[in-house]
Amino acid sequence: MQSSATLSLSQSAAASTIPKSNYTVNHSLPFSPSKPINLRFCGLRREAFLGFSSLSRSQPPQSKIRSDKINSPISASLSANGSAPKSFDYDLVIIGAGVGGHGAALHAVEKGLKTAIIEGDVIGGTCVNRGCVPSKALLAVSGRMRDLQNEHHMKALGLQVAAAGYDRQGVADHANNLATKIRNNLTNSMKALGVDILTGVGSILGPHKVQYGKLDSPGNIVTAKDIIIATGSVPFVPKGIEVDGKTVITKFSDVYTALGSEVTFIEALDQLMPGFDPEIGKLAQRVLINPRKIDYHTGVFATKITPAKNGKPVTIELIDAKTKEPKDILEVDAALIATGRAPFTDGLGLDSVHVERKRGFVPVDDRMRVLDFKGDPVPHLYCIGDANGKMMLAHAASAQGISVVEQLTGRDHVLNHLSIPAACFTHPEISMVGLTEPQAREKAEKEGFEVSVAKTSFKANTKALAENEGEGLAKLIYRPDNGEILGVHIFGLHAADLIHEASNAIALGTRIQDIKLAVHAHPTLSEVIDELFKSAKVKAHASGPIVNEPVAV
Ligand SMILES: Cc1cc2nc3c(=O)[nH]c(=O)nc-3n(C[C@H](O)[C@H](O)[C@H](O)COP(=O)(O)OP(=O)(O)OC[C@H]3O[C@@H](n4cnc5c(N)ncnc54)[C@H](O)[C@@H]3O)c2cc1C
Repeated sequence: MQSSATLSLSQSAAASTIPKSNYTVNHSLPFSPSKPINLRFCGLRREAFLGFSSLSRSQPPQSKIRSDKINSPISASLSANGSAPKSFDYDLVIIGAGVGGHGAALHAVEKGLKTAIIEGDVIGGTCVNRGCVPSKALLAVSGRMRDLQNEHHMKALGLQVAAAGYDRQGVADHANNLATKIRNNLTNSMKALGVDILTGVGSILGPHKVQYGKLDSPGNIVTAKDIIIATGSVPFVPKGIEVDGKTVITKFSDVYTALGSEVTFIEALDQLMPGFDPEIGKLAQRVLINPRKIDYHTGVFATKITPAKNGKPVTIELIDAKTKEPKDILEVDAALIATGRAPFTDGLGLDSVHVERKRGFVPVDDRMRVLDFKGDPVPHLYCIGDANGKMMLAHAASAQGISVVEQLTGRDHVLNHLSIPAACFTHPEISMVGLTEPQAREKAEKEGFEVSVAKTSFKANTKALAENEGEGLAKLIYRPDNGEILGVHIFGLHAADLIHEASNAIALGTRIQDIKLAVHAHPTLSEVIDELFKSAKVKAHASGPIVNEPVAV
């Protein structure tokens, strides 16, 4: 048996200590995959395996600095504040080439802006190199393992499996190869479309001016009409926790149970998955955690974690989150710190434009304009993605970048963050968009409108039943008077894909009475959403007749 402990999100109350902007990429495994760690825990023999690729920001960049592309001054054609155009090297300079910076850069060149992106590490940032992409590669593997090892599931489908095993190095290669492939795709797409990639650590020297290069000798200066900060985030590690990268790590957790580890969750709040709608969170806890014999401690803080050393296990000291009394000391093979992310904004030169960070985040308004210490927008300076803390998700970073470029090219665009979906890639998945039921009821009370809730189970869905995956619930929170969607929450097979019908509807302002007229293919999981909207009792009528034109096939 393998054991590990996961510290989850809400134990991140303390102020963060952000590492300095040092970069180096290590694509090797942080431990020997062929040697599981064997330790004793409460009289049981356990072993643990950890992590797949790691990036540490502990050394200065070694990369060669490219400055050959920046010596052709252009005349900035767009002037947001009506002032006379000046001559700049670029229309737009972006600091940070994660998903946010990349999305903004591609959109900018498509819109005709001369654009450069400064990156101190590798292209792709957290999402591509150590976040969304490798974690989903691992989840694809662990999901299949979970199915193959689930005798009831296999029997229900009439399948017999003699033995299921995995090759650790093969799994690690799958994750690393996928990250490399996506990183190359992003790099090639930027080069092909004419984004200048400037290598080095960037910081702001003053209005319209950015320097970049090696951390200790930045050297190169570029000017730009507009600047976007897209420097992302790093793992937040609470005080008292020593991360050794081997037995105490800061990576994804969900694969471990499927690949054989015993997992214990440690959570400061009273419920697991606190960000989700409480009803969905409880259901997910019942389905995901209890039958899989995952242990959890809620209402406790881990005050000290000591890595394994000299044959001794990792120790985790717990105190009661309310009384602060010592509660327990856990001994495990490995601890995974999942206490949230801290913005990566040190050394950005924000003082030069009179900006004060808030808990490390760059303050922005709803147009992603950076705010100075008085709360006024700093002209021509924007911040997107994890660094502004509005919504720390890859697609939110990219949507914010696109929104900024839309504004720079003449469209007054404000991104509706309530239309941005979020997903948790458990098995089955959890997804949500808009408000939770308690949030919706609070808003309704303040603004004086009525709230209704509709629900549909996956139990009657043909496609889900064919897959033997009938466990699941979809929940719609809405205004019965006018059919406005306030929130949609899904727990079930492919919930992360199913949420988009609702998020599009919220983004476009479509009302439930109109969605009810849409047709869904049979048999599909989308019929769960069809049924969900159809079961809502809306008093308003559809906005107009839908005319189905005959289509030649
Ligand atoms: C394990 C894990 C799984 C995740 N899974 C998902 C998921 O499934 N879906 C999802 O939506 N989100 C997921 N996320 C979150 C997602 O990765 C982030 O929200 C997203 O990467 C933020 O994008 P960004 O562009 O703001 O920053 P980042 O991706 O962090 O990119 C910032 C870039 O800026 C560079 N940089 C920083 N400072 C400087 C500087 N001064 N000069 C030059 N370059 C600099 C960095 O090197 C980096 O390349 C996950 C995160 C983790 C850790």
